[in-house]
Amino acid sequence: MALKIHNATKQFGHFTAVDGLSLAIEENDMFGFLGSNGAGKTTTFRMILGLIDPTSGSIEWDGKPIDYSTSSHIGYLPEERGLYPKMKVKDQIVYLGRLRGMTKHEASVQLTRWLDRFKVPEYADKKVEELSKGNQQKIQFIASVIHKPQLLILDEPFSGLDPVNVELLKEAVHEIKDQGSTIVFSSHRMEHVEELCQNLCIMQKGRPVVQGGLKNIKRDFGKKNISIHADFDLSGLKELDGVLKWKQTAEGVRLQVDREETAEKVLQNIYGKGFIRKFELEEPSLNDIFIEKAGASYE
Ligand SMILES: Nc1ncnc2c1ncn2[C@@H]1O[C@H](COP(=O)(O)OP(=O)(O)OP(=O)(O)O)[C@@H](O)[C@H]1O
Repeated sequence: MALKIHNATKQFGHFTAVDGLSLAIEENDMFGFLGSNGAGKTTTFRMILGLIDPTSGSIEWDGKPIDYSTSSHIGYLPEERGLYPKMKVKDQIVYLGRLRGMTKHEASVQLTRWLDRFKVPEYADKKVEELSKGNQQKIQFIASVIHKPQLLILDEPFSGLDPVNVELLKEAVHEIKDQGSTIVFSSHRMEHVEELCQNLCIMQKGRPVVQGGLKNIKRDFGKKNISIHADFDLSGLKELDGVLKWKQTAEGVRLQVDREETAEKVLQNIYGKGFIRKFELEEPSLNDIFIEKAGASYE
């Protein structure tokens, strides 16, 4: 069951938030939907969910337009978290599960499983407002997956979580994928996207500026990084043809070069000048690509 977006545009008055977006997300993919602030990610998610209509274009899930009758197959973790603060976790999740077609018993069993999984079984009887922001986020995540959705949309799922909880959530997302769901998520943390996604799209001002498989995107970018640790001055490399960026690091320098062959020139240039502890040619990071294509850094 694939998600297909055909030439979707969303205008708010005269402002175009999403501009002719076409995307095909295959069944069981873990797809990264990236872009700088205001690029149109949440607007796209809201269109996918049928919360707002595209001004033009269409969105299909499993070959059909998405409407509320199919929404029980969809899970959504919104960027603006929306749990009822005064309600107990148990009551809230069971209520949301029932809205999505589960029995009370099924929803309770799933809630217990998830709370155990997140190592917080005692939260069932707590009010949401009694939990920290990060722990509320775990509950919100449970709310979005309790009914085992076929399509799961996660808007910034890792924001506000400590590294231990980020790992717990990543494992949970993997498990949901392994059970067959299709997952689309946005994140400003490029390293999470690199770790989790095979396919992605980078949006800028409502338009996709990069899309495809992560490996191909890196290969097509062309530029490479070189990490050098050495005991002598490497500042002369700034002037070498083909060296695009030069950055001092704790143990040496990191260069961005225009292509692989330039790495050879760099090595020839420093060979014999002193002790080289490390010389490594690296793929560009997704952050490098993001900065160049979307014009901003999240590091
Ligand atoms: N209901 C609305 N009315 C008017 N403008 C809107 C509305 N919703 C979104 N926008 C505008 O559309 C643009 C895209 O917003 P959107 O929330 O989709 O961005 P985003 O990529 O999710 O950004 P962020 O990373 O900051 O969450 C923004 O300029 C935003 O101000």
